[in-house]
Amino acid sequence: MHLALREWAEQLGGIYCFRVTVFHVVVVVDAHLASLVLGNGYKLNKALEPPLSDELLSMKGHPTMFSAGTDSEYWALTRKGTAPAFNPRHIRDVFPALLKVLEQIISNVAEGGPGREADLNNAMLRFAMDVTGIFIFAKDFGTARSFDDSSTDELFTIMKHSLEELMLRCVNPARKFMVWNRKVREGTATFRAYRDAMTKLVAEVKARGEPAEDDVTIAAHLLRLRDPVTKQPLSDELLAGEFGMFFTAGLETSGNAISWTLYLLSQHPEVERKLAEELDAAGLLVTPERPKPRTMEFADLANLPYLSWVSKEAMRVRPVASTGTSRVTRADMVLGGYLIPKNSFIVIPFDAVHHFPGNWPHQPHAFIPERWAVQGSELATAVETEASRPAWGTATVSVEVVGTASPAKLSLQASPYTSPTKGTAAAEAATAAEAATAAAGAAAKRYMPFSVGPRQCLGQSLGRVMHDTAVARIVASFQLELAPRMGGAAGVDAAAINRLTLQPGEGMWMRCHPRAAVACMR
Ligand code: HEM
Repeated sequence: MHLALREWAEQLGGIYCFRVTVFHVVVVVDAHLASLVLGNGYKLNKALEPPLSDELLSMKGHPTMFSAGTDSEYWALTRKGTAPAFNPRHIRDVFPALLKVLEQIISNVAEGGPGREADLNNAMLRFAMDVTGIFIFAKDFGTARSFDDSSTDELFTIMKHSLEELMLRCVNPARKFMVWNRKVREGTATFRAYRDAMTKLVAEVKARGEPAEDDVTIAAHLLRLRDPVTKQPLSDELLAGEFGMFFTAGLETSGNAISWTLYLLSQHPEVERKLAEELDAAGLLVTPERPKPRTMEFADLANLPYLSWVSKEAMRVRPVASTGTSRVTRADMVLGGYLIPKNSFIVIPFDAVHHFPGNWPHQPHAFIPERWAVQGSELATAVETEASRPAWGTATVSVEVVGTASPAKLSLQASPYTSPTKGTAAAEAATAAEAATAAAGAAAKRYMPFSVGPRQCLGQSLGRVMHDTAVARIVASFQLELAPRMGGAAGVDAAAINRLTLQPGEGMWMRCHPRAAVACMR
């Protein structure tokens, strides 16, 4: 799907549309327009995510922070109430625990001896699960202790199957009604199992008593909130929904983002070598002469510029939220001179935004960490403003989208967006609103792996620290080589699937060569 959205943008320009049954979907890829749609000016509500995520997470039909309206009291309460948990001080405090989980993983990978093949996707999901568990609930799930330990894997498996089912329901919204289908019934049961697991976690956290004043976990922040209607603490149902939401939002995204970065490094040995050199200069690289380098510190992350370029570029080339996010228009809205009527769905596919030549005129498809050496690279700069305006192409393409592991197929036909403003009173008011919003808004972003605007990722500071630390420690310990069973880059691309996040379909098997035994770098 994300590739179709990308391809269409290349053919049709920075704004185009298609129809899914009765829904009129406008796709916005142009960085300026996308920033306007997502920005603080309009504060639009999400369009497609709420019913979908609520099916998995919601208890008694109540939304979670992820699905609640941007104009709702509940969203403001939960977002503001939990944001302090992501204070860099708190992330620094959890850093030693994060390193400990990583050391466990590195030792598991190394155990098999030089060149052992390991599924780094499985390993990184386990890392993300244990770290988010500690950060959200002060609970170490211990899934990193072994890569296949059924005693720790129950929730891990439930989460995986739930997201798989959720994606199938996204491709085919009627699927949930197909109760005669055993797989659908199993999917519904998995959702229930996930909610039950979250309910159990609420009971476990509550059994610890009132959170202490210095308890900065997300769970503690949630326990301290008061329901905007009843003024009582959030009910167990609301808490379980939020626990599940934070867990889902933090785990798959982080684990898969790290996996894609490690994959890209395995495909670009010259980038891996430069990163290793930076780590070496900082005394963090394992070498035959220095088998036990100094312990990485939180402060190191601010002093490894090449690592941060690699991270940004990897999340540009393979944003895990590849199909992006969506918004619904509350009123007629003018975007790039085109009228978008009230109640339209606007989709912002991050992968397409990151590859659109109008936004990234210089080799948009290439993996070039050095492009981040220029300050402000995430902005659609003035020079590129003109180039990034929609091209208003005329081609129409039809792409068949096949839900992975599913019989569901979705045929779509996209065309350029052709609703120019007509000079009606509503259109004129909307044009004025667009101009005012553009003038007041922050500079347009062309880089948005965590989205932008009021609904941007709340946990991105933690996500980035997990990502950068894992990449640094893995590269400091091993030289990476994609295992032959992956079938090279073509095999990896063919197997990649979207289960809400873009993920390697068949794991990410790598030959991990311990640097302690590698005499010279590639
Ligand atoms: C590499 C890691 C991550 C990526 C790429 C990522 C990406 C995203 C994206 C694209 C959104 C949707 C924004 C929108 O709809 O406009 C989002 C929302 C969110 N993320 Fe993340 N995320 C990551 C890690 C995390 C972590 C570690 C947490 C917390 C433990 C987290 C918590 C959230 C929450 C709570 C929201 C909903 C915010 C709201 O609706 O107001 N994320 N994330």
